Amino acid sequence: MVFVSQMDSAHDGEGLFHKLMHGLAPSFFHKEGCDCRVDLTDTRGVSIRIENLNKYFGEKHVLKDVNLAINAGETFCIIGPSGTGKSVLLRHIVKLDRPDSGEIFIDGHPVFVNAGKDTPSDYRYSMVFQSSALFNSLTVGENVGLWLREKRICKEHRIREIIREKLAMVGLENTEQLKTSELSGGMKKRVAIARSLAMNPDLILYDEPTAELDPVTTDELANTILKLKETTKNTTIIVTHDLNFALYVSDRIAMMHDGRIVDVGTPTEIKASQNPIVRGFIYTTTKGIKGE
Ligand SMILES: Nc1ncnc2c1ncn2[C@@H]1O[C@H](COP(=O)(O)OP(=O)(O)OP(=O)(O)O)[C@@H](O)[C@H]1O
Repeated sequence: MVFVSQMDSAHDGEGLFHKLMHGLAPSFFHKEGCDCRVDLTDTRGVSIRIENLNKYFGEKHVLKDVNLAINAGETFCIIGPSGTGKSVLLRHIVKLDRPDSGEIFIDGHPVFVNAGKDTPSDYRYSMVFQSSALFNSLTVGENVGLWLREKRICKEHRIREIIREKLAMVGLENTEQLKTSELSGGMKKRVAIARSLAMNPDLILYDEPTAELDPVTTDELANTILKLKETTKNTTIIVTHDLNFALYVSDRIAMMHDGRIVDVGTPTEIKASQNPIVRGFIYTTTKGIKGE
């Protein structure tokens, strides 16, 4: 299993970044004489099945018997008010947290209780945390190529190609030389996505991608994620409390409330949901659905 992480916010700092960036499984290296030591062309979406997941922090029961299935290649949003356990659930999917009971299966293989006996086959996953948290001392291109260079995944000419390719995928052509510190919040977010795409992850996770973005930049980001759906085969999970964003980019949405999944459906189904918690979320938290 390979975790290509975006550095978390400043309080997590370099320690977490390096911890997460060094998870490359030995079996992942292959083929002498290639431009890359890792086959970056074999991206696939992975399926995820969460069964009866429970998590306590002290006395606090944060995840309550969570059951959820996410299909390979799906763009799946988890929505809900603050403090309902969305981020904690995301952290379990990437094994940053361990459940008190329950299991998560990746492509049918358990990742916790029976891991080791029947571990998931190698797959790459990447998380874009709430803060874009780029290295301000580096250029845009250096940020995107950081992991590939640090792990010496590819030869330098291939790394440069990948940087150009990934920046183009997020609509940032010819920005390699820009100083990261001079970018707008929306551009930083897109550089963070390009960096997470550098390893062609099979699974990409976003934690509150629209936080701190204005409505116009949020729309741009939504279009970037939609465009990526056409060009990548990976599975995408997005945690957000921005309902309109979720309705726009998702194949399916799960509504989380008080540690439980209370509804799952396509955007059309969620809009029409009669679940009182979903209806309450639509009409109070977000002041209605955009354009309606
Ligand atoms: N490491 C931790 N230790 C103790 N409590 C925690 C920890 N992480 C999360 N919690 C608690 O778990 C609950 C769920 O937190 P979580 O961050 O998942 O909420 P969320 O739905 O993502 O909210 P938000 O939208 O505000 O990010 C909160 O009450 C939070 O305080």
